Amino acid sequence: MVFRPPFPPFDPTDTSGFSYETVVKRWPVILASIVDQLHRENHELHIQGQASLHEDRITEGKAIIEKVSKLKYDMARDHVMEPIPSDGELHTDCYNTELQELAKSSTNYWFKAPWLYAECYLYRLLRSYFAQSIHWRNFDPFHAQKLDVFKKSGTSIYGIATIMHELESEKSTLTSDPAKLKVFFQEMIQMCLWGNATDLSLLTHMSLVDIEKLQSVGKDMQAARKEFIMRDDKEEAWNHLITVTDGRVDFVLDNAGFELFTDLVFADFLVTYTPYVSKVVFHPKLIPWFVSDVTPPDFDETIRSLLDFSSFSSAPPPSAEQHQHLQKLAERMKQYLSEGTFSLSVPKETALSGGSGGSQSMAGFWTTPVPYWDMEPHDPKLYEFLKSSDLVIFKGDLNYRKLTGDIRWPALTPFDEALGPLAGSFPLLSLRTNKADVAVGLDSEVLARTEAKDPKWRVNGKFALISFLEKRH
Ligand SMILES: O=P(O)(O)OC[C@H]1O[C@](O)(CO)[C@@H](O)[C@@H]1O
Repeated sequence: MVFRPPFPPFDPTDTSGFSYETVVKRWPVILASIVDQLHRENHELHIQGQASLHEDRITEGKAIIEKVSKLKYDMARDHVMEPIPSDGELHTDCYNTELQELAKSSTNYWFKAPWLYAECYLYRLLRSYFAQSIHWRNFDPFHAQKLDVFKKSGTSIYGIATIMHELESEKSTLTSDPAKLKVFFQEMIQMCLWGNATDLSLLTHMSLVDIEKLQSVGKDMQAARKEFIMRDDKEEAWNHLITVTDGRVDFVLDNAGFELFTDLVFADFLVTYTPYVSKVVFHPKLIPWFVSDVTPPDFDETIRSLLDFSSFSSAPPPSAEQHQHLQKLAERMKQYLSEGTFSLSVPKETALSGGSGGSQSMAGFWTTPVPYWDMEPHDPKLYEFLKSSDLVIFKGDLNYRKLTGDIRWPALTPFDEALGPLAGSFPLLSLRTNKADVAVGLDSEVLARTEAKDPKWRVNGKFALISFLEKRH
C-alpha cells in the first residue's frame, strides 16, 4: 500500500512558490550550461586538430546539444513532458508510469507537474540523451563544474585538515572524556550541515582549547548559530549515538566536492575517536544528478584529489605542515576505504549508471522520483539494509524534500508524521539547509520569530533544520 499524504505536493502552479522560480529561472540556466559545456568539449576536439578522428563523437555531441536545446524550448513553453526513451538504463517504467498518471489530471506539463517529480524527471531525461550515445555514455555534463568548485575550496580544506591533526595529538584525552566528544560531535554536525554553503565563515574553528571555551562560553556561540537553525536535534542524535557500540552509520550523500569532504571528515571523526561507530557506508547517485550530487567516479576522484598536493588553490598558499596534515588525513581515509571501515554502497569503480546495462544495486533508488516513505515497496533490499543501520544521515535539501514528499505540510506538522511509513524504520538524522518550500517539525514560536525576521527563510539557504528521529522498537 503506497502512502497518500493529506495535502498536495508543491508545484509551479503557485507562482509565488520557489518551484515556479526554479522552472522559470534555474532550469533554463542549467540547461544552457550543459549546452555550453558540450560546445566547449566539441571545440576542444576540433582544436586538437584531430576532428576526423573524433568525427563520430563530435556528431553525437551536436545531436545532444540539439536535444537539450529543444528541451529548454519545450520547457519554457510549458509543453507536455515526453516519456523517458528506452535507453537500457534504470527506472524508465517508474518515470513513465507516473507520467501517465499525471496525464489523467493534465498535469504532465512542465509548469503543472509536482515539482519533486518534474525535477527528478529532468535529470533522468538528460541522462537518457547521453546514455543513448556511444561516445558520451560516461560523460558527466556537470563534472567540470563540480571539480572547479572543489579546487577552489583549498583554504577551508587545509584549515579542517589542520584541526583534525591537532585533534589527533589529543586523542587519548578526547576519547576518555565523553563530554568533550559530545562537543566535537555537535561541531561536526554543524560543519557537515553548513558544508554546502559558500559562506564557510559559519565553520567553527575547533581545537581542544576551543572546546574548553565552548564548554564554558559555548552557550553564546551556540545561541548565535541557533538563530539560523530552526530545529536542532543534535542533542537527541548524540543521546542515541552513545547507546551504540561498534555500530554502522550510513551517509545518504548530497553534493560532491567540499560537502563530501566534510562528510568524510565527520565519518573519520566517528570511527577514529568514538567507540560508537566502526563502519561507515556512503550512498552516492548513479547518474549525474541535481548538478552537484556525488557519483561513484566523483567519490573516487575526491579521495585522489585529497592525496594530490597540486589539487587545490588556496590563499595564502598552504604551508608544508598544512600539506602534511591533509596528506595524513587523506591517507587515513584511503586506508579506511581499503580495509572496509569506509565503503560505498556500490563497488568504488562503478561507472555512471552502474556500468553497462545499469545495475540493480543499492544506489538505484536515490535517482527515482519516489518519496522515501515508499522505499520499502520500491526497493525492499535497500530498505532492509538501512534498517540494519545504527544511524542514517540524510544530507541536504533534496533528501529532505524526498523524506517529506515535498508536500505542502503545515510547518507545525510533527516530523515523524511527515515521514509517513518510513518513520521509525531506522534512526534517522536529516541535515538540511532550507532551499525549498517544504518545512515541518517546527515550533510555533520559532516559526513566528523567523517569519518576522526573514520571510524568505524557506528557500534562501540561510536557515537550517537538524531533524532526528529514533527507531521504533
Ligand atoms: O544540494 P541540495 O542541498 O540537495 O539542494 C538541492 C536543492 O536545490 C534546488 O535545486 C533549488 O536550488 C532544489 O530543487 C533542491 O532541493
